[in-house]
Order: sequence, then C-alpha cells, then structure tokens
Amino acid sequence: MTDLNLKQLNDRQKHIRNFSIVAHIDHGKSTIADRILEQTHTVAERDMQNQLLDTMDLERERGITIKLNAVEVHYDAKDGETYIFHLIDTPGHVDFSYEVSRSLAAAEGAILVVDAAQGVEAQTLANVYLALDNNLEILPVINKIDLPAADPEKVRAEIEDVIGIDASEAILASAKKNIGIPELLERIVTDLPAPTGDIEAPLRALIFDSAYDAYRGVVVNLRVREGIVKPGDKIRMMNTGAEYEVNEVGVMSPIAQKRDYLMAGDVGYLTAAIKDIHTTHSGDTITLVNNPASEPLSGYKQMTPMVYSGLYPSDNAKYTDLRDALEKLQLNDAALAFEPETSQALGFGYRVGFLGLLHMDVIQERLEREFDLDLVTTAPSVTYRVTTNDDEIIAIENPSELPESSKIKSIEEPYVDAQIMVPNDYVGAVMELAQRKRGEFDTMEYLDDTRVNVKYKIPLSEIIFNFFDKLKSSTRGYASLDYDISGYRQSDLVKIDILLNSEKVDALSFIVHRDFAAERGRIITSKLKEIIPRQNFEIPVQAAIGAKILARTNIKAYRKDVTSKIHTGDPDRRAKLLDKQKRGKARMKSVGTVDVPQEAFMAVLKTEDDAQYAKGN
Ligand SMILES: Nc1nc2c(ncn2[C@@H]2O[C@H](COP(=O)(O)OP(=O)(O)OP(=O)(O)O)[C@@H](O)[C@H]2O)c(=O)[nH]1
Repeated sequence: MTDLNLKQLNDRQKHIRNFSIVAHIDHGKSTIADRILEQTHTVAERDMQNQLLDTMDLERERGITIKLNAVEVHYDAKDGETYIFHLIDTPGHVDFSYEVSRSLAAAEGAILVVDAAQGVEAQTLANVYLALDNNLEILPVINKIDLPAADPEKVRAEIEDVIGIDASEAILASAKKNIGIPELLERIVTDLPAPTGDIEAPLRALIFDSAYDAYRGVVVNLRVREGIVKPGDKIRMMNTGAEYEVNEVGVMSPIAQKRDYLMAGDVGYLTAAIKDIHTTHSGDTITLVNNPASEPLSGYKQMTPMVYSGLYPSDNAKYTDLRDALEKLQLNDAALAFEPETSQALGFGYRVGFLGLLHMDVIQERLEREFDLDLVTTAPSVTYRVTTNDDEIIAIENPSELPESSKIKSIEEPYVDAQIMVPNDYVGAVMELAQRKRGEFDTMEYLDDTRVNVKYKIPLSEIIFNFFDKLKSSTRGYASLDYDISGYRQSDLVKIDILLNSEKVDALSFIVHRDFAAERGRIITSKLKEIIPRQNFEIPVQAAIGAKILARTNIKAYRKDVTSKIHTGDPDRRAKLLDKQKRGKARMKSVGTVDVPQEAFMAVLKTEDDAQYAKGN
C-alpha cells in the first residue's frame, strides 16, 4: 500500500458514520430510516416503498421490524463533503433486544427516537441503556410532532429526567411530514463520531449476522474493526477455525453492491462459497490466514432461550426437512436453539428454544412460509430446575419429562424483574393483573405527574401466558413492558397430564402452580372438548395430577354433521365453523385413536381467558 493510498483510506474513514436507530416499538424508527434513504437518493422515489428496510414479508404484514438491516447511503453535507452513512435498523420488541445489542456493537452512534405524544416508554429505556453500555454517542429525536397530542417540551424533559441524557438539542421531527430530517442528516455528520480502527493492522471483522443463499453460500454481514478485506483474500473464522477464499465483498445500498474492498470502519457483506453453515457464527471474528490477528474481538453474549416448545412436522416424512430449515434459520437468528425430541403422541420433532412468544411465532411462521413446512407445535414452557431426592439438579424444558412427584425434592422456576410504565389512572389495573399472575410488588416511582413506573417480580411462565396482551387490554394500550430474568425461585408447582380416551398425551402436559391446578384442569378439559372434533365413539377427556383425576368431560360420539349443534341457524356462524374445521384438518395429528387438531396443543395458553366459559360448563 502506497502512502497516498493510506492517506486516502484514512480520509475515507473520517467520512464514515455508523449508527443505529433505537426506539420503543411504533415510535417511528422505520419511517425515519425510509426518509433518510429517500433524502440521500439511495433509492429512486418510484422504488420507494414504505418501510423499505423491513424486507421480510412477515415484517411488512405485521408492521414490525424483526431482523436488523444495514444499509449504506451517501450524504452530501453542507460542508461540501460527501459522507458514507451505514444505517443499521433495529427491532423494538422486547423479544428481539438481542438483535438490538448486535447492531449496536457495529455502530458508533445511536439515534434515539421518542414519540412526541407517548414519551419515554419501557423499551426506550431498555434500548438506550444498551446503547450507553456500548459507549455510543446518542442523538435524541422527538418524532411525530405533527400529532395533535404531541407535547415535545414535556418529552424533552422526560428524556432528561428519566434517561438522564442532555436533550436540550434534541431534534424535533415528523418523519411522516418530513420535518426535521434535513437537520437530522447534518447532525449525524457533526454530532456522531467517525469510526476509528487501524487500517494497516491485521484484519479483525465482527460477524453480526448471516444468511444462507442457495447460489452463493453463506452471506456474512460484518463490521470491519481493523485492517482491510478484499476478494481473493484467504480468511479464517477465529473461533471455528474454518478457512475460505473471499469471492465478493460489498455493501447493501439498499440492494447488494459489489466493492473492491471493505476497510476498518465499514459495515458490509462478504461471500466465500461457504457451504457448511456450521462454520459461521454471529459474534465470531474474521481474520486473514496470511496475516492473522492475535486476539479475536469480544463477541456477543450468547443468548439463553427463555421459552421452549416442541415443533413437529405434520407429515413425519418431513423430519429432515425441518432439521435443515432450523439450521438455516439459526444462521440468521443466533438466539434460536434446538435439539431432537420424540413424543409418543407426535413422533419425531425438535424441542426449540426461543426468547419469547413473539420470537416463537415468527420462527414458526418463517418455517412454514420460507421452507414450506406444515408444523404441529406444542404449548411453550419455561425451563424448570428440579432437585431430586438424590440431590441431583436437572433442567426440564419439556413438562412431560418432569419426574414423578415422589422423586422430587423441590422445583424452581425462572422469575423476571418486570417494569411497567403506565399512566396513573391504570396503576390499579396493572397491580391487579400482576397480582393475579403471582407477581410480587417491588417498587413504584413517578416519571412525572401523570405516569408511573411500577416494578414487579413475576414468574416468567406467567409472563409468557398472555401477560402482555392482558396488560395492553387492561390499560387500553397505554402500558409498556420490559423485563429481565432475575433468577430462579422455588415454587409449589405440579404437572398436569391430559388423557384422551384414557391415554396420556405427553405433548399436552403442562406445569402450573398448585393453587391454580384444579381450575386450569377444569378449563382445559372444557376447551379440548370444544376443539377436538367428535368422532364415531365417545372420548373421555381427563386432567390429572399423577393418578389423581382433577377434571373430566366427554366428547360425545359423532352423529350427523358438525353444524347440527348450531341451533341459531346463523349462516355466518355455520360457514365459519365449517371453515375452521377445514383449516384444522390440515394440521390434525392422530394421537392413538383420536384426531387432535393443532389448536388443541395451544389450548393451555388460553386457560386464563375463559374462566367464565369453564364456569358455564
Ligand atoms: N403522525 C405521525 N405518524 C408517524 C410518524 N412517524 C411514523 N409514524 C407512524 O407510526 C407508525 C409506526 O412507525 P414505524 O416507523 O413502523 O415504527 P417503528 O418504530 O419502526 O416500529 P417497529 O419497526 O415495529 O419497531 C406507522 O404507522 C407510521 O406511519 C410521524 O412523524 N407522525
């Protein structure tokens, strides 16, 4: 490398700005990202689709960001120079905070977006703390100032009081009305630092994400910390030791554009005909074989799944397809964990670990859409820690594997520290809900004169059973929630088994607190009676703890057609029921002699909603 070259590269580095956008869900990150792409002419206006960075169909449909995306844009600043921005979009939902921390590790700055009408919410805090932990420079933006309910000055004060950062210079913006965006672009140049990192040092690049492409092999997304990487280089993954020759490097802008090299400070992608997906892990460091770095970069904290569920192909012959699909998704989703599992009821499948229910939903949907699989999934469960009478400690991720109660000394379950931000008027409703979910009150602090931050210790298993939905509905959508696992605590827990036609169905077992056992047993048997279609013989449905039957009901033998029990004659209802049955058919599993629809395996999640339903039965 000549001196001139090096000088040019160093100069180029000074013109790079790597930043993420962090916010609470729906405060406008993706819309701001869209505006940035538009105003830097990264995409022609006619190609501009809303939320361009949300590339997954699923993301568009649900209107949420799931995966992080890194895009390079070029900005002509007022100082006459052209700057290279790497904009890394991040998700806002609590389940995906690991994606947030990964994207933050690739950036020097963070744009903090706060809704001018909503103010600071639980994930605003959680995400901004992640950014502060990563030593990022924070640029606050108060968005949606066009809304009638907007109160930017109050929000400015809130950012200062609650988060504790200077917001006197916060940008007032409306991504929708295109207000404040030109100022934001300038401030990215002036307020956020350029990356540093020795261009001449041996290569060290952090893998922050990757995806599998059938033609090119694994496409690795990386942040180069030191050195340079270019096509033809021989690279080594420092943790797995795998070596490859680089085929192509480039950036997303927003579609892939080849480059001659990526240097310290750049965020881009690399391909190297990597066919073995096991060799490429997010968090690993890439170096050069001929001039290796001595130490890898510090990677990411390995995420521990919080929630486990069994995934089974409806068609048993698709078992290996399911494994291939899970392996490919894992490349793209470092938090996904799985191992083979067999169920008497469902056959061969996988026990899969997720970070939360939304994560679980997303993975299931991606498996079905992107890999064309039909799945039967069992109700989610947390990991219980069981101490046996021989003082052996075992982790139980699948309720059906809980040892007999006579062999158990104690059971512990994971608890979370939950913080709920809510307007004063709803504090009563929040407390009632938290109490019902076995929550233990911790503290309450006032954010300002209208809102409070209520903290509870709650069992994780209660959080995963609809807590968030319940919280939203009991506070008319005003509450926001964030939680961290705080550790394990002993609880009086029991396993409920479900018997269909006197046969135990392992995939339907679940673990509950003893105080709720009788009630949930009753509700679930009634629910199953509703869900499982009649067959040509009577099917007893029982809930039991060990040999003790808690509840029993019967599914009567099939008579004429399913609609005969609808007396109303309401054609709408009749059509709906038939339609529901038709859809259900596709996902039916024969368990012994009984056909059980997918919905039945999730029925345990619904046991809270329908307390009155059970009473009426
Ligand atoms: N009135 C108004 N609405 C806005 C503004 N910015 C965004 N929105 C709307 O707010 C909603 C959420 O915006 P998004 O950009 O999807 O929010 P997000 O923070 O990216 O949300 P996630 O991707 O789900 O985390 C959308 O309906 C936007 O159209 C604004 O400045 N004013």
